[in-house]
Order: sequence, then structure tokens, then C-alpha cells
Amino acid sequence: MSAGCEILTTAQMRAIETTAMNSGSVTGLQLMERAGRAVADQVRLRWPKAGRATVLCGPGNNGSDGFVVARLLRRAGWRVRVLGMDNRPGPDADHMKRQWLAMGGLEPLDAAVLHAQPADIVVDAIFGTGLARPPSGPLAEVLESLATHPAPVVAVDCPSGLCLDSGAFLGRPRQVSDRDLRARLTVAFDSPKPGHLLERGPECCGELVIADIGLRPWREARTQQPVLTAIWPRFAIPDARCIQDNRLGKQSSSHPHKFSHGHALVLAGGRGKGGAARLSARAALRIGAGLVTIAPPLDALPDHVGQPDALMRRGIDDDAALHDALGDARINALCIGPGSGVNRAEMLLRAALPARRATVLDADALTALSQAADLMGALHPACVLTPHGGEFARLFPDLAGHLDGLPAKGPAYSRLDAARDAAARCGAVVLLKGPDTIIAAPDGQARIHSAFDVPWLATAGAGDVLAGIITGLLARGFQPLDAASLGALIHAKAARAFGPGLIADDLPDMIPQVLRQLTCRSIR
Ligand SMILES: NC(=O)C1=CN([C@@H]2O[C@H](COP(=O)(O)OP(=O)(O)OC[C@H]3O[C@@H](n4cnc5c(N)ncnc54)[C@H](O)[C@@H]3O)[C@@H](O)[C@H]2O)[C@@H](O)CC1
Ligand SMILES: [K+]
Repeated sequence: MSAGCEILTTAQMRAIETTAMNSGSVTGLQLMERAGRAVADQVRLRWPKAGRATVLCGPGNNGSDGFVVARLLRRAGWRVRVLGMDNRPGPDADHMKRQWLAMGGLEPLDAAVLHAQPADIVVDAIFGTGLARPPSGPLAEVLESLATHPAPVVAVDCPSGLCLDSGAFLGRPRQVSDRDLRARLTVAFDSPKPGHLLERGPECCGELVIADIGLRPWREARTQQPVLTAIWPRFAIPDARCIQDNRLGKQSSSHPHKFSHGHALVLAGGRGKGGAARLSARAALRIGAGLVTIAPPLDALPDHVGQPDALMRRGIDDDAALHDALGDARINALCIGPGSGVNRAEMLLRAALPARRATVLDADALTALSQAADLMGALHPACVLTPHGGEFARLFPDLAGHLDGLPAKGPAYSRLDAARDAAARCGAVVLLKGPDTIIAAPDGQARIHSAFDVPWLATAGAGDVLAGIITGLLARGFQPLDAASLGALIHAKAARAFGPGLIADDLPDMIPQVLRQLTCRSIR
């Protein structure tokens, strides 16, 4: 399994905190002090000159972190106002509140009070992992007015109102809105949560810092395998195993041979429709498949003369021809769908799926799949489906409908949930594309790959290249979940390395540079 920075759901985070506190080695007060200190330290790092801070403290432990931040900033010379509630918090929270009250006042947590005096920063400590329902009443008004506050917002754990399991704002449509609270900086604790990476999370959290509050021993001591890991730009660890044995760099075998790196077969469409499959095939070659054959119908073979000469060509007219081709057991990975046409994709899938080779289904193959229930039943664990949102909705309309619904309570149904449910239902790996790409396996393992920083990757043909990279990695023997996860990572890194102005044709040729980075351990 690929290593990566682990993501914790809010329930997992609570479980780890409880285990840590029950062990007797750490108290809730200590954890809160560390959390608050981490936020105050990040504030002082970014705003070294002490200024004016308004700290908004909610009813629970997120609010307690706010009281700690207020105390530490005051000690560091900041002018601090605290707006809080008149509720009865638990004993730890009460302790933190009293510590603040010994040195400063408490004003009502109210929109008019918030705007009554200027501030250089506003610290949002209203809700964190405990958000269970949409904010309402005066708290909702405070949050709404905070969204238009002129001072930068520093969020404790998350911008309040954001569901940390889904990245949706509770009670709000999922689309981008001017009412969304956008923090400049978010300081979260121990591990990222799905909501930091999904949907509105990346944009609304601003810069995300994950602070160590000493919970690692309890996180790592869990007996169950972590089921959720992330491959994510700031934390990217593609695969410890790959780096150790240099598998990505192809140095694992002492007598390497082209067949030791697999043979990928990329099925292409008819005359004049071969461009998409050529992008896939080129990417499969660049990622290091030993052999790559592009296979259009016979009459379209002339479309594929020319570069790259390393690419092999073979005419495959129909399912019978594909069945014959698959008599060669060395062909160990297939790519079906890019530019193939829906009818041809359906015909080819009928021969391909029973052969149980590692198979990437993209584009027209996904449309074919959504139209033929029996094909869905023929999927197997070595298949990787790479739908974008629209294709996902055609394949799994009920899951997509669930995802489109208003997130009325936490934890809201997330893209992560949808991809996992889809993978479990179809028995294959599902890579749900987006700036927040989810890769989910039928056994519940999942990864989130966040690439909000490369909007130029949303360009025609980029998906064909991704399909080719994954096909190449499958040919090289990577397991489907790892191939899809590494594929997403390498694809985004290639786009990042090229920069704006990218067209899909540029992506395959950036792969060697990305592989050099990954295999030289120079990744961040
Ligand atoms: N448990 C711990 O020991 C630690 C918790 N930490 C902080 O504690 C936070 C979680 O604290 P809590 O579990 O107290 O939860 P929150 O502080 O996020 O929320 C407070 C409480 O508000 C209530 N609530 C939920 N939705 C509401 C709504 N829409 N309107 C009104 N009330 C609502 C719930 O009862 C919830 O428990 C984390 O985000 C983090 O900031 C950190 O201090 C690290 C240690
Ligand atoms: K918050």
C-alpha cells in the first residue's frame, strides 16, 4: 500500500484524543494548550509585529483553543478582544475560559460587536470538529458577517461551519458562494481531515498548517490498518516502497528486460479519432511500460504512423480480434475508452473484461458501462474506472444525487463516501476526478489527491494522459489502487512542473522529470 500522510475523519480524531487522554499520559488541558499555542505561534510567525486580534470563541473545545490563543497573544504584546458565549462549557474548557478572564474581558459573540472595532486579524474559534448541524441564530450572523470582514481570518482547525468530514458548509448548497468563510490561514491538529482537502475546504482553509500536538504515538498504535491515506502536494509521499527499491526508477530487477515491465494495449477509436488514445499510449510509454501497443480498427492504422517510433501498432477491429490478441499472456494491462466511441468501447469491453487483465476504463468505456448493466457485473478488482463528475453521475446516479443534496447535518455525505460506495458496489477501483481526486478501492481503502493549485490541468486530453499513466503503471505491476493513486500524483506533478499554458500533449514529456524527482527522494 502506498504510504502517505494519513487523513483522519472527525470520529477517528476524537477516538485518538480519547485514547490518549485515557492513557493518563496526557490531559485534555495539555492538548488544548498545545493546540492553542500552535495557532498563536503560527500567527506570530506571520504577523511578527504585535497588532490587534479579535478572537471569536464558540461553545466547545474549539472555543477553548481560542481562549488559549487570546492569552498567548496578549502575553506576546497583542491587543486582544475576545467575543464569546455565555454557555457552561466542560471543565477543561471552563478552565481555559477562566484563565483568559483573569487577564481580559469577554464581549458578546455578536455580528455588531465584531464590527464595532477594527482588527488586524480575526481568530475564528467558533466550531471545529464538533460541528453537527448548520449554524443558526446569532452564530450564523457572526459567521456570515465574518465572511466579509476586512481583516484576515485565522481559523482554528477549520473555518467555522465547514464540515470537516466532507468539505461542505452545513446547511448551504455545495456550490461556491460569496457567503463562504474564507480563512487566510487554518491551523489544524495532528492530521488533515477530509474536509480540509475536499470540495470547498482547500479554498476556504487558505494556507493549511497541520500542527503536531503530540498524538502521534496513539495514532500509530492503533491496531487496525489505517484505511485512509492521502497523496497530497504538501505531504506527498508517493510510496515508501517505491523509493526504497526504486521501483519507479525501474532498478528493482538485476536483469531488466522490456517484458519485465509489462505490455500495455491501448485500444483506439476509428479513423480520425485516434488522438486521445495516442495521448494515453505516449503516457504509458513515458511512465515506463516495457511495451505499448496502440490498437485502432485496421482501417485507422495509417493514422498512427509517425512518432513515437517506440509505439507498436496493431489493428483490432472487434471483440473477436481483441480476444485473439489477449491470447498473448504478456499483454497485462489494457486501456479502453479514450476516443474509442461508445459502441466500440462496449464491444471491446465484452472481450476484455472476461480476460481479467488489469484494465483502465475511461471516457467512452464509462458511458458504455453506464448503458449496459451486464458489463457492470463483469468488472473485477483489477479494473480502474476514472470518471469525472458527469460520468460518475451516469454510472451511479443515486450516489451522485446523494452528493448533490443539501448537507443538512454532519458528517455530510462526501465525495469520499461516494467514491467508496461506488468502488464497493462495482468491485473495482474508482478514481473520481476533480481538483480533489478520490481514489477508492472495493475494500474501503481510499486516498485523496488534492490538486487545487494546478487549475491549468483542466485541459482537453489531460484525462486521456492520466488513463495512460495508470495503464502503464498497471503494466509495470503496480496494484490497481497504487497505480491509480500514483497516477494522479504524477499527472498533477507533471502539470505543476510545466506550469500555465499547458496542453495535454505536454504532459507525457514532463513525466521523466517527475520520475527523477520522485526517485531521487527530492520530493517535499
Ligand atoms: N478533544 C480535545 O481534547 C481537543 C480538542 N481540540 C479542539 O476541540 C475541537 C472540537 O471540540 P468540540 O468537540 O467541543 O466541538 P466544537 O468546539 O467544534 O463545537 C462545540 C459544540 O457545539 C455544539 N454544536 C455543534 N453544532 C452546532 C451548531 N450548529 N450550533 C450550536 N452548537 C453546535 C456541539 O455540541 C459541539 O460539541 C477541535 O476542533 C479542536 O479545535 C483541540 O484543543 C485538541 C484537543
Ligand atoms: K474554527
